[in-house]
Amino acid sequence: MEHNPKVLKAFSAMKDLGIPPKIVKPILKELLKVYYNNWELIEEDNYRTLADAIFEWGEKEQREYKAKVSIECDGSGPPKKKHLEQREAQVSSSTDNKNTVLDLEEDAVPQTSVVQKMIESSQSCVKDGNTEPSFHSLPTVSSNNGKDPISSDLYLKETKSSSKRGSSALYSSQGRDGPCFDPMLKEKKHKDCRSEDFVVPKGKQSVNDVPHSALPTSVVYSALQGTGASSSTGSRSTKHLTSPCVDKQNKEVASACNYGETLLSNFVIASSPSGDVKISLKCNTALRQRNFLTPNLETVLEFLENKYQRSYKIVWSQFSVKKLLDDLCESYLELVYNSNGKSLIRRSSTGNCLPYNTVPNRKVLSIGNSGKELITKGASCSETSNSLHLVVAHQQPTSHDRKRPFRKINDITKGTEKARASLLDEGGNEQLPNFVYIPQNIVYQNAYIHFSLARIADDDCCSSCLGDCLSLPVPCECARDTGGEFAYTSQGLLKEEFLRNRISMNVEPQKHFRFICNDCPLERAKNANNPEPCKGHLHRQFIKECWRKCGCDMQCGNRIVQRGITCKLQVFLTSEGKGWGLRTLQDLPKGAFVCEYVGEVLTNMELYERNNQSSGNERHTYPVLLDADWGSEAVLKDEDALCLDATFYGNLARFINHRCVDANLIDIPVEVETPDHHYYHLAFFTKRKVDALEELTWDYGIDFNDHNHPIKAFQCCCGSAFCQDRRGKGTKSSALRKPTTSRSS
Ligand SMILES: C[S@@+](CC[C@H](N)C(=O)[O-])C[C@H]1O[C@@H](n2cnc3c(N)ncnc32)[C@H](O)[C@@H]1O
Repeated sequence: MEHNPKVLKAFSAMKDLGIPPKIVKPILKELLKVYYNNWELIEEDNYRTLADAIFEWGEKEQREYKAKVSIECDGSGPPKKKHLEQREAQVSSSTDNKNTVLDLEEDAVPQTSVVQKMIESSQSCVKDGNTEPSFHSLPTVSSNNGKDPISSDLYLKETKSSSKRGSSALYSSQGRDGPCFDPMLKEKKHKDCRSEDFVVPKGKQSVNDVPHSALPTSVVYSALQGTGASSSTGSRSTKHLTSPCVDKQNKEVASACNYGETLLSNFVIASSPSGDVKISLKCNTALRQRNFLTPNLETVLEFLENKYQRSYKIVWSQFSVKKLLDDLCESYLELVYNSNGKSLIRRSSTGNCLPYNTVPNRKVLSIGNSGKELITKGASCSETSNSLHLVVAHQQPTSHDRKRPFRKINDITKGTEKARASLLDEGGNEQLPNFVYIPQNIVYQNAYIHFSLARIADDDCCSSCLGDCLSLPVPCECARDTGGEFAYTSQGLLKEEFLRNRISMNVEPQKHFRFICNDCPLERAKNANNPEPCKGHLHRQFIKECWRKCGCDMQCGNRIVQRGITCKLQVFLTSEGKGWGLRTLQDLPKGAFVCEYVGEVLTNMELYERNNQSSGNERHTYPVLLDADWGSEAVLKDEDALCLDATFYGNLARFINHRCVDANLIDIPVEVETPDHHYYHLAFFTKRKVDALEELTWDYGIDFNDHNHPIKAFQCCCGSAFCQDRRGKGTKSSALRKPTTSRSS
């Protein structure tokens, strides 16, 4: 076969990637069979198909091996010898194929030897108590001619210690028998790399069996086949990950030789002091290929989703690799913060989770949570290095680190919501909010709320529906209040028109109907003997959701708010002096439900009394009036004029700060349990697409000029170009409008 120039070229291309002919040969044969000897398809894209096939083969080998090892560990599997024989037979059967298109001569090293060595070295890991074989322990054919597997006790120690987490983080020392083969590292020697300033969590590194003195000052932090969270337990606890530099002078510097020639990809995960979590993907196949085209990450994610859906029979339509990566980052951070109760690692106000993609041009491409655009983050290693590895370097915490006792609560909802929501105080100095988390409204005392099936008329529910009402050809009774059409799209978003109408109420309230009470409960509460005239209440359109009397199921598309919070939110300390705020940790599309404003249900009278009794020192949460439908009754009784106060009992919405006019959330009244609109839910939806880490804001509708209001308006620091609060701000222009006043007394 050496005489076939096409074969030689293919070998040479693969060799550039560090893949020896003996690995390439059987796969090439198979490919030629599959493609009916059509070389064009194989040569295309600089032998991309071939490289991919080899890559898949590597994965498959590993999967099969894992399955076999786990059987053996059970004691139910065949003895090791037999296992080896089986593997050998497998390999030779593929190469002995009589239909091979090529006449491939055998190499000096039998084909099985690479696989065999891989198995042997992996088995030595098993002997050592680790059930995870790893490509780390592959033979390093280029460096030692395939004779000695690189897997050493150093590897074994490492893999053993990390086995609990199922990861195979690895380091190796340059001072050992020689560097593992890594085509990329060859070019990195003696190069000075800029620090990436990334850190791994304390107490998570998998080199804890090694005494600190024996630890390299820099350790490649990489993870394969597992969670990848690993860190050093050295006496110094902050580890900064830097790009890999192999320094011949310094025997303690580690290299990223965590794979042999058959391992073609690798990923690294680390977090930075700024709280970024970075997943670096290193695609070996891509290296040094002139024609290498960076695939669009969205395409890769989609491809992976399809693959997983097929391979693992994932039927859940919303399965998303991106979410999985987000979750990986989140979990990683969570473990960082949890390690030993506190961490020296901080997460900045811009803390985020970004999957990174490393490409050979030394640019690190990052993809935002939207998964839609690739942003060049800049070169992060020396000019000659081909890939970015992150290296853990032991470093003393700086005085700056020590001054900042980072604080994080993992779930401020105390497990009451489907989606956990963290609280983050980077400075660790702020007083924690003093309130009781409740996921649903609760009556304080006098408010009259009465839910009963008898109150729900037949045309207020859809008892004959089944499944999802949104899939009906003709909308059911529950769409009646919204003009015979559901307010939600089949993607679970608020319909554009509904949203537009509601937004316009805030921006141009004068264009919308305002109901004037004859005897306004609000004014009555302020001054029962001599109430002022009603200032008017905007009549707002309701969303009506299906409920208990309806025949549809809980997954019905007309049940969004009642399913509760599903997006990842975080309470954080704002930098503008607004106190705590709420932000999203994921991209949210326009019209997405975020959360409900939950609090105590009070009558206006009760709220007024409460405010009068307050010391004035409380940080008020701006109670909201449930006045969206007050116009439907001539005179409203006190116990029917309700509001929500989240100061003492509330949910995440109590942290949403005010922003004048161009806030990203809008509040919408939602009928769920009762058609009686004295009581309803107030739900927040996004007015536009909101990016991960953006603060969520809501226009409270404050009249900053109303000096008689019982709650003194705060000095607004919303930063909006349309800020209404001109007190003490000179002549700053603003798009003035009258407030829509959902804020209560
Ligand atoms: C509903 S709470 C929001 C959460 C609050 N920041 C906290 O720390 O609990 C409303 C209070 O937040 C503060 N706040 C909200 N929006 C603000 C803004 N735009 N400028 C200044 N302070 C604001 C005010 O103290 C207000 O009384």
